[in-house]
Amino acid sequence: MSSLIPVATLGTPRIGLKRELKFALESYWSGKSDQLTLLQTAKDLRAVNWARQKARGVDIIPSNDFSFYDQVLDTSLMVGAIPAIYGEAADLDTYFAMARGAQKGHVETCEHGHVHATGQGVLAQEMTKWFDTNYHYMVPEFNEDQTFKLTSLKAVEEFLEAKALGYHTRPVLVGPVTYLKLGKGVANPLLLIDRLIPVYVEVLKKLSDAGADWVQIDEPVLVLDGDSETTAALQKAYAVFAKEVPQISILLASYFGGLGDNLDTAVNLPVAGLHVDLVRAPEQLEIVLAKAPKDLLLSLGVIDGRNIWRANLPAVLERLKGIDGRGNLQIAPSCSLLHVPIDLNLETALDADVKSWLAFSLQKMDELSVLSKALSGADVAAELTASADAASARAASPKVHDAAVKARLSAVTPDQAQRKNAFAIRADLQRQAFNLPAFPTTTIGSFPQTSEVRKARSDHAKGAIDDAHYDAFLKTETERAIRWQEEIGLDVLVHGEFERNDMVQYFGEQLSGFAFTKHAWVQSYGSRCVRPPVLFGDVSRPKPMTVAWWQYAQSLTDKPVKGMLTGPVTILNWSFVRDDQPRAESCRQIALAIRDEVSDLENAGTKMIQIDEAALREGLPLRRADWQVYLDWAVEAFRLCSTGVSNDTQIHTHMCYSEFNDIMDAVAEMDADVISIETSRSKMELLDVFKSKKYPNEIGPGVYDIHSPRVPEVSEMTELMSLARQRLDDVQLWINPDCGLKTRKWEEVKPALVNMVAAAKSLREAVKV
Ligand SMILES: Nc1nc2c(c(=O)[nH]1)N[C@@H](CNc1ccc(C(=O)N[C@@H](CCC(=O)N[C@@H](CCC(=O)N[C@@H](CCC(=O)O)C(=O)O)C(=O)O)C(=O)O)cc1)CN2
Ligand code: MET
Ligand SMILES: [Zn+2]
Repeated sequence: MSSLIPVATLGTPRIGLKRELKFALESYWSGKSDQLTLLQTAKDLRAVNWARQKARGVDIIPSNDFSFYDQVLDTSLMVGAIPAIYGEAADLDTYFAMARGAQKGHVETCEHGHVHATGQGVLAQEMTKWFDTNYHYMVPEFNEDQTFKLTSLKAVEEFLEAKALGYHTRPVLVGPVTYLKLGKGVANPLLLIDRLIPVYVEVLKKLSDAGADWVQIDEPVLVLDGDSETTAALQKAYAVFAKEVPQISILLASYFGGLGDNLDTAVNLPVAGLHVDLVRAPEQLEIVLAKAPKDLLLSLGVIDGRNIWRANLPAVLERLKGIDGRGNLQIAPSCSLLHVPIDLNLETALDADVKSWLAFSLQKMDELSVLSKALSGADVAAELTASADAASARAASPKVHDAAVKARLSAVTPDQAQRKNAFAIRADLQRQAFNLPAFPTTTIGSFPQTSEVRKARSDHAKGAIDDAHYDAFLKTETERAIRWQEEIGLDVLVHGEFERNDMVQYFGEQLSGFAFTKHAWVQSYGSRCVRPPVLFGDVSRPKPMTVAWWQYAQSLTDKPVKGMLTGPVTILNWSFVRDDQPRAESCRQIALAIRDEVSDLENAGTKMIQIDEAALREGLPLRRADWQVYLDWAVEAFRLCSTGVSNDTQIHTHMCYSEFNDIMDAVAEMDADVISIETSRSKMELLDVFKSKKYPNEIGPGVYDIHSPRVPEVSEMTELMSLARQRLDDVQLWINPDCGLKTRKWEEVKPALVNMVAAAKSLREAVKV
């Protein structure tokens, strides 16, 4: 056995054990606390984070993995890619304006008690999914005359901050090629590489001056299908770094998959180290070992940074046999630990068996320590046995396997995934039945989750208020939402989702086969976090989950109220899922459970049922060769849950952030009667593909960017609708926001939706349909 192999992490969760950063940010944004308080909270969190890693035996600790909002936005500030509308200053408020938009005017209440927004604001930058995760980054925006200059020294400052505390860290940067490839605004952002390289050189030099010897540069584009331009950009950038800053050793990090066709490029770049993901792509170890020059440090990503299962350490060691005698190695999680919760030990209420099968970020560091010791020949027999025992207990547990679920699944027939008639026939029946105006208005489902709503839920969970009180509270909220929607003249109503903590967690809590956590928060974007349910066993639905809420809401009004469900693909993609069976299998199990709910809603009288598939696109594999298999089972799962209804029951679906070009055929095959999508920040560009593919069903392109606190004006929404009308037929179009309104405040939502209804009315007026 070799000498001690160092343990590294590539990045860690930054939100804080108790989400301290979230609360500090939100308090700052709402003007309740000042910038110094926010900066201090952030500094304290970084210190705790470094100390925790040190205590867990991490030898190579990162810095600059912290971010106030997003590491890609940090990079935009670092290189001065700040679009002119945000002004010149690369300060924190500019940063937050880019992240969240800013209302330059103000919101007023008039003498009738109505809320009016005045003044133009600046829009936030576009936000989209980071590779195939539920983490969102801010899309860099470039222009043809784009220049770059060093405008933020955050990386250097955080290195020095760690140094002052006694940690010699390895700073992390988003790589220049990945950064450019994620950007937009010019036809080919990679052409900007020559202008960008000098800024990185400057940063590397400054890091070196500050005392850094290694820098981790993340280039996850290495796991995407390779192309010659990307290869050339990588070769150019890293050659310059090697020449200009030879004193810095670069660890080039690939993650979220195998290097595949980029392998030769990666192992031959003039860098000192290469990180490879051996969880998503264990098979690449052999070839990487064979092809990597002996003096290239290899960082082996052997512990899953994307899921929460405890590793089977003896099995991991078995897979690492090939490294014997190589030297120049490190072991690490497969990717940054940003995507897993922090500490399993906080989960005191979790089923003891399930808990014994899990590892969060800190436990994963422990696992790496044990592996490192085992690899150096130290005696960790007890730890290894415990790990293997947990793995076999999980595999054999009756909590995981349900024969009835497996039997039902194998009895599914193709007609169960097929509507009774084609869309054209259904659409006629539905138009007769609903008699909606042209350009019907609706919302996506949720209304503001106010602090009162959250407090009531938290009080209920603590036992401070009983079931009856909580129920009555939610009913009052729901009734108020229904009344208000009627008052402002929306056509199709929603109950508001006040009873839901999160659209996935809520269902996870009611389905068998899922466990849920109390503190296992993972950052989704900015200050927003989720607690993904843990899918550990075969899934079934013990009883109806949403019917009573729909019934109550519909009892209050004559307008149609949509039934509101989350679809199987989204539940799957936003949960921590089983690694002991294919994802497709888990997805079909969830689909059957949702199918039961759809059927119960229909039997209760629901005529419109929305099944959200917000995460369908993000589940698309990173390699094109794997797309079709995924899309086939994803579409089948959606159809399996949604097609058991009669012709005049209208199935809606909703997708936000979806980049539709790649998945358009699949979206059409889902055959939802109405789809609402996110389009406002991209100025309806998304609709081009709906037009070119002649998408036949109905569509609600979002006209209100719900991720920004700003209130859109009527004219902005009518302009967006006229862009939509250039691409689609009037009969196809609905009017709605981009997504649910749970993250907004009522004082933002109210004027925005009033404006939206006014926009619909003026459109009907103008078009006279
Ligand atoms: N899973 C998921 N992924 C998604 C989305 C989504 O809605 N769900 N939407 C897209 C955008 N991502 C989003 C992610 C999170 C949130 C969001 O609003 N998150 C909330 C938490 C939601 C939640 O689980 N709320 C719980 C817990 C609330 C809470 O913090 N309770 C306090 C106590 C509150 C009190 O006493 O006042 C506590 O537990 O400490 C509830 O309402 O019950 C937040 O970060 O603030 C929105 C969008 C893409 N991915
Ligand atoms: N029905 C859900 C809502 O309105 C859909 C959200 S998609 C992230 O919140
Ligand atoms: Zn959405």
